[in-house]
Amino acid sequence: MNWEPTCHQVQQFLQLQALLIEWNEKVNLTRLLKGSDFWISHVLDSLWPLRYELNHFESSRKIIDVGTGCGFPGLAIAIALPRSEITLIDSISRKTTAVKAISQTLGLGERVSVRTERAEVIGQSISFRGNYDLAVARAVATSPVVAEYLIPLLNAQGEAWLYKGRWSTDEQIDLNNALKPLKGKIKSIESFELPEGKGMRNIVRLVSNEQCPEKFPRPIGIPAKRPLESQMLDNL
Ligand SMILES: C[S@@+](CC[C@H](N)C(=O)[O-])C[C@H]1O[C@@H](n2cnc3c(N)ncnc32)[C@H](O)[C@@H]1O
Repeated sequence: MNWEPTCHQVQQFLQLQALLIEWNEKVNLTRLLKGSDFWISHVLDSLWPLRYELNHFESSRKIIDVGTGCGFPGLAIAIALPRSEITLIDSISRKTTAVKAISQTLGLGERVSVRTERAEVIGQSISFRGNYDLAVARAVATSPVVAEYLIPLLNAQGEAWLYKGRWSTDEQIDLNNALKPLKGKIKSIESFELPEGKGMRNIVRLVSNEQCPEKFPRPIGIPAKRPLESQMLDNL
């Protein structure tokens, strides 16, 4: 990535790996913790979309990782961008308990806050809605569902990043249909091939055209049960 982390950042990544291995024995978090599984499939996969900005002066940014699971991409971003303020949310408390303890042991407690909550609830809370420069999600749900979780969290200049493995024309059509009622649009789609045959990755960057209507995100479970792209088809 043409990025040289500081010694402190390297230490933090090494400590993150050790802590995840330790916590994984107590609560099942992720299989990918040894060697290149950790460094490529988690750390590099989390950070490659930031590769153009990692070497430049970083302005402080408010970032939220929705469905953080064992802490990716959020914890990797928190280490790589030391001026950022990051919120990590997940609905499963055993995961958030582990991620909170890990972030505190890493010395990130002042910049990283962890919440056990559903994305649908966070998106309707005045403490979170419209508050973020960057909202990210990796492997949480289909693109139309994730767009409904992330777009309401963005401020006027904010971007939502959907970390995707495969990307298809059909998924893009579904996402574009879902973005119409959310008042969002695709800003760019970028691909990257992970080394050691770990596969292609895509980042889909979204922005808002205008304020997201208050009815989104819809109540718990509805975005996944009745995704916006199928609503559009129902209305045809
Ligand atoms: C497959 S894991 C991915 C975790 C992590 N982002 C990663 O890439 O390693 C998906 C996570 O999203 C969380 N999740 C799914 N739907 C959610 C929702 N509506 N609100 C909050 N968390 C959610 C799940 O609890 C789970 O931990």
